[in-house]
Amino acid sequence: MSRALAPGAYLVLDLAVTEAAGHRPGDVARAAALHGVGTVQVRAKLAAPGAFVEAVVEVARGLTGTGAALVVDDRVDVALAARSRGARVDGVHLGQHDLPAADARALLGSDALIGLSAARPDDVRRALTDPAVDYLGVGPVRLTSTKPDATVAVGFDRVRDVSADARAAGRPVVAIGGLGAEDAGVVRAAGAHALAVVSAVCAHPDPGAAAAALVTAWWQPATHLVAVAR
Ligand SMILES: Cc1ncc(COP(=O)(O)OP(=O)(O)O)c(N)n1
Ligand SMILES: Cc1ncsc1CCOP(=O)(O)O
Ligand SMILES: [Mg+2]
Repeated sequence: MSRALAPGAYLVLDLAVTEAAGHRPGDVARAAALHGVGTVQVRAKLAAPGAFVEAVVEVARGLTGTGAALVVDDRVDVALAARSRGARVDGVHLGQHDLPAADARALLGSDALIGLSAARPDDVRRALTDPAVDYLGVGPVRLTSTKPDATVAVGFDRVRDVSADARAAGRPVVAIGGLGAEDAGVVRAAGAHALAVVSAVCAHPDPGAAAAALVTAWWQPATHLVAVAR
């Protein structure tokens, strides 16, 4: 059985964004986890495979003793290679064009944490009936330069609709794309289980403080919220 996805703040640690801000991936991951981020995903769209594996190993080292889960974006082979170097890697986050979740499950094991991006109705339906998928990533909620291939923003309404269907199917939803601590209340009220960010933490001069702000905002009582989505 997979480990449960932690509710609240989810960090997508993008290597390029992190390094451009002058941070070390292991330090950012550790600071975020020590401030309450429950899941760290390593994303490296431009890195060579070897550098991607090294970054995952470094992040795993940074997460030692924190209890945060570590997942790898897209690449099951990178996750397996990092494991074979002794890193604790919990799973992968797959896109619609990556290895099918069932194959990832077969390779990573029954206790692996496997996420799948799904926002379009057909993709959501497939994801929710796929027993290999533990959670859904829904986005981009807003257009963002961190995801330049996405040309349509799904918006908070979609987060709410997918979250309702996913809840009925017993799967958590992670909202992502153009989000920050100021969105935590709306994302949570829309029914999402977690809120994922890249820039809000990785590009921040103080990633630990940014992660802490995200965690605090998520768990803040929602009494001030007037309306959510519709
Ligand atoms: C939590 C989470 N949700 C969605 C995504 C996007 O994944 P994908 O569609 O594979 O796009 P890339 O991140 O690979 O550009 C994600 N990474 N994490
Ligand atoms: C990986 C990904 N998937 C959808 S949007 C996105 C990037 C989110 O980055 P940011 O939090 O900087 O907008
Ligand atoms: Mg991906």
